[in-house]
Amino acid sequence: MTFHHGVYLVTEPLADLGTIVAEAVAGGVDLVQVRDKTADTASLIDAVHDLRRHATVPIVVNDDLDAAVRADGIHVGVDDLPPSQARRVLGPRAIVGWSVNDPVQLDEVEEVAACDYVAVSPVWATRTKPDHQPPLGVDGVRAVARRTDRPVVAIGGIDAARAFEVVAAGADAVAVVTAITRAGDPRSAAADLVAAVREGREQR
Ligand SMILES: Cc1ncc(COP(=O)(O)OP(=O)(O)O)c(N)n1
Ligand SMILES: Cc1nc(C(=O)O)sc1CCOP(=O)(O)O
Ligand SMILES: [Mg+2]
Repeated sequence: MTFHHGVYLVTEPLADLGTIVAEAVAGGVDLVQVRDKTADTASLIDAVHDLRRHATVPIVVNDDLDAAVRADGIHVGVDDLPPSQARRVLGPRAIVGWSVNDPVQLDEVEEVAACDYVAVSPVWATRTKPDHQPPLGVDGVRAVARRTDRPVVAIGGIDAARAFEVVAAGADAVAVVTAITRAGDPRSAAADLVAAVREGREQR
């Protein structure tokens, strides 16, 4: 298991998604998650295949193990299948990520060991996921990073300034939706996030 990513784009269903993803990757995004809560397995697989034409970086799928088999991995949360089960199906080379909405989840050692990263979810409130759990804040990022040897991804309400803050607090990477998908210039938004992550690491 290796995880050497810094800026992680989680997609939303948009007509020009391929162009946005291509621009984001050109700007430095190094991992993409296909997330569409209304899509069926076949549509998710189509989306993965389509994005492969736009992105040379790994592509993981949210929630759907059958679609993830055709991608580079999966992201699961507490209401999805457990990471250990995803790992058994997808094998050691797949990327498996797990949402941590409460640091107490880190006591589930088998699940943590099955992950390539844990996502502190959410750090800040966000309208992108209306059903999100209570925000954990920068202190939550720090607490999770101290308690796990897994790479920590921060998600929820993150822009470049906040990316610096969470990485300085111990996150290894940031995951964003709207900071890139709704930016006027997704390439430049991605590059700003990459720079903020680098500066956050230098601050530690
Ligand atoms: C990188 C990343 N972090 C957290 C989530 C949220 O997963 P989950 O809690 O399962 O919620 P849904 O995305 O399925 O609504 C994520 N997808 N990606
Ligand atoms: C996909 C997702 N999961 C979250 C969680 O808290 O589990 S927050 C989120 C969306 C983050 O979107 P934005 O970067 O636009 O705030
Ligand atoms: Mg989920």
